[in-house]
Amino acid sequence: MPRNTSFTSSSSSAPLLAFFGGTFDPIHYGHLKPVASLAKIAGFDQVILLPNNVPPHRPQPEASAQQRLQMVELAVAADPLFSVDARELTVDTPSYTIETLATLRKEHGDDCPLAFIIGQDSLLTLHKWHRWESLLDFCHLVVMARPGYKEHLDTPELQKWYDAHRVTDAEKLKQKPCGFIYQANTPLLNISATEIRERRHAGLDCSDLLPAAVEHYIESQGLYRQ
Ligand SMILES: Nc1ncnc2c1ncn2[C@@H]1O[C@H](COP(=O)(O)OP(=O)(O)OP(=O)(O)O)[C@@H](O)[C@H]1O
Ligand SMILES: O=C(O)c1ccc[n+]([C@@H]2O[C@H](COP(=O)([O-])O)[C@@H](O)[C@H]2O)c1
Repeated sequence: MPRNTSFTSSSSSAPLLAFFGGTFDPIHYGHLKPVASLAKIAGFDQVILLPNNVPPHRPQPEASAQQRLQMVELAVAADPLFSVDARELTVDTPSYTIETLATLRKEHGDDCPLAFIIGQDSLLTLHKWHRWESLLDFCHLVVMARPGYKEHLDTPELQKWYDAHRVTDAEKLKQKPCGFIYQANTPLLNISATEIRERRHAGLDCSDLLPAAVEHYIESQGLYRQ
């Protein structure tokens, strides 16, 4: 477990790696655009996309793990900010974030600041995640705004935990390896993978909602048809 202590001023420019987990069935602009803006706000050096294999709290995705991986890779191929980590796809048990974070922490060492990105909808149900109260032992949590999801946390336990760890200055994320929650004012994009799948099922166009390379792949694989 990382030491969770402050860096000295000489190390205040420690690189900040951010991991963004998702089912990505499919990946869309509602993922990509807020995260690109977040990277500027929070000073992320790299954003690593982590497609899951077996999402813990939802039905199995429509696209296969390999198809979702391909779509994620196509979506970010031309943008050096992003890379893709397929480790969760090699495991057949539920993709619990705490377990992935534990392996990432081991690889990056105790002192390296690591962030895990989630949308506001994920924050609202975070208390249902496996060992949720230990997540901040491994990373910072960075929360993106998402239209249609309230800010208020209904669960007192989650609210208390959130209040105890929240920081409003993104600079703090580089000053400790883990332990903070930062809520970012990212652009609001009312896009969901559910909407894309539904539009495809109905034979409707989705070109405004996701990158062209991903749309072409969906078409070529015959994904999200009736
Ligand atoms: N439009 C959006 N704005 C901000 N965050 C988002 C948006 N869409 C997804 N996210 C966040 O991205 C992460 C991965 O989301 P996911 O792959 O489940 O996409 P989704 O669009 O929510 O999918 P689905 O509609 O199938 O539930 C989650 O933490 C989620 O909160
Ligand atoms: O660890 C958990 O219990 C857990 C519960 C729900 C979701 N997650 C992770 O949160 C990320 C977003 O999940 P989803 O279902 O919105 O795509 C993804 O990386 C999931 O593996 C993790």
